Amino acid sequence: MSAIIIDGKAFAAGLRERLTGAVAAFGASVGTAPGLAVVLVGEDPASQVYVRSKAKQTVEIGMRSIEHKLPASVSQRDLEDLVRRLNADDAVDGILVQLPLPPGLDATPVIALIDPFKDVDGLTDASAGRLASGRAGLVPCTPLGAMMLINSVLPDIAGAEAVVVGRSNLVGKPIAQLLLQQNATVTIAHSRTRDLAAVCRRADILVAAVGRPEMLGADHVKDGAVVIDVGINRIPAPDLGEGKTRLVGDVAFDAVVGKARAITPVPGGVGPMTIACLLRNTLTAARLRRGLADTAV
Ligand SMILES: NC(=O)C1=CN([C@@H]2O[C@H](COP(=O)(O)OP(=O)(O)OC[C@H]3O[C@@H](n4cnc5c(N)ncnc54)[C@H](OP(=O)(O)O)[C@@H]3O)[C@@H](O)[C@H]2O)C=CC1
Ligand SMILES: Nc1nc(=O)c2c([nH]1)NC[C@@H]1CN(c3ccc(C(=O)N[C@@H](CCC(=O)O)C(=O)O)cc3)C=[N+]21
Ligand SMILES: [Mg+2]
Repeated sequence: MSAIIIDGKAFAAGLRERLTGAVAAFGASVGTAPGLAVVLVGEDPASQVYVRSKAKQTVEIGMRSIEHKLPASVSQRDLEDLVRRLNADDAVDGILVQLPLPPGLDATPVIALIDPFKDVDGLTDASAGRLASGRAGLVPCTPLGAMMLINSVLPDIAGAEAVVVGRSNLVGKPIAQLLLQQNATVTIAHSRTRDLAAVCRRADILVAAVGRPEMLGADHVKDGAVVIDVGINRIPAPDLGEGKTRLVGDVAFDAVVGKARAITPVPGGVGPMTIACLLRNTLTAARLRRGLADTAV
């Protein structure tokens, strides 16, 4: 059996294309384009790359990008003051504080300050609570993107066995909530799970969100499973030359591709969906704040 390789990059491009039309329609009726504010603290190179890519895609689909770059030496108080100003700024529809913050800064109180109506990362307690109680709200981007890819091969997952490896507030827990909302039977595995391979082998849908390069292999995958690899791990690649690196997921792709019914690659799987869903959430936030219904794209 040869697996479907789920093309997240193409799916994300299609989503951005549909968003472009919806953003233009929003601008025509409201008189201004949705605005996304991204706060980057410090000089972490990976974070700089993500933030640049977010800003570029924001502008490409016709939205406004507002970038705030602060030095790693910024005080907790000044960072929190910036979030307060962005909350109060009518030109800002979405606020994203790039994580992780540099050592010495505490992300929890910063996120807690974000106006839930502008919480395009879906990270506030209000957003998490709404998701857990099945009420409409802003859903974290990576989980939203992962679900879109699952539904692209499995439109109806009612009754399916889903196993999510990882229980972070950013990824694992909200993916589990979304799977449950669609009536899957959901197991959440983590570092204290006994016999992880046996648990994973039950899965019709296996989601890896661990942060350990290629940790899940053929032993963890049932024949015909749909495998969603959220992991983004940069590892040394001496075969490409001295000091070179490559991106790999949490799944050993080559070992699993022969067993799975469908699988997301890394790169080109869930990653591109994360940014596309951030843009979607920004449009949603701009609409919700004005009492308009969520967009259908
Ligand atoms: N594609 C994208 O857009 C995004 C990708 N990512 C990637 O997803 C991955 C996960 O990110 P995130 O959730 O933030 O990571 P965290 O480090 O916050 O969480 C990792 C989870 O994996 C669990 N875990 C760690 N080791 C094991 C193990 N040996 N066996 C079973 N479970 C284990 C941990 O368990 P415990 O709770 O018990 O410690 C924890 O719940 C990373 O590779 C990250 O880079 C993240 C965000 C966006
Ligand atoms: N507040 C906050 N929200 C986030 O959503 C958030 C964050 N902080 N901090 C970091 C993580 C990570 N993350 C990714 C986004 C896009 C790709 C992505 O586009 N990846 C490409 C490859 C990119 C490359 O080549 O480096 C791919 O998988 O194909 C990956 C990872 C968002 N995160
Ligand atoms: Mg990916």
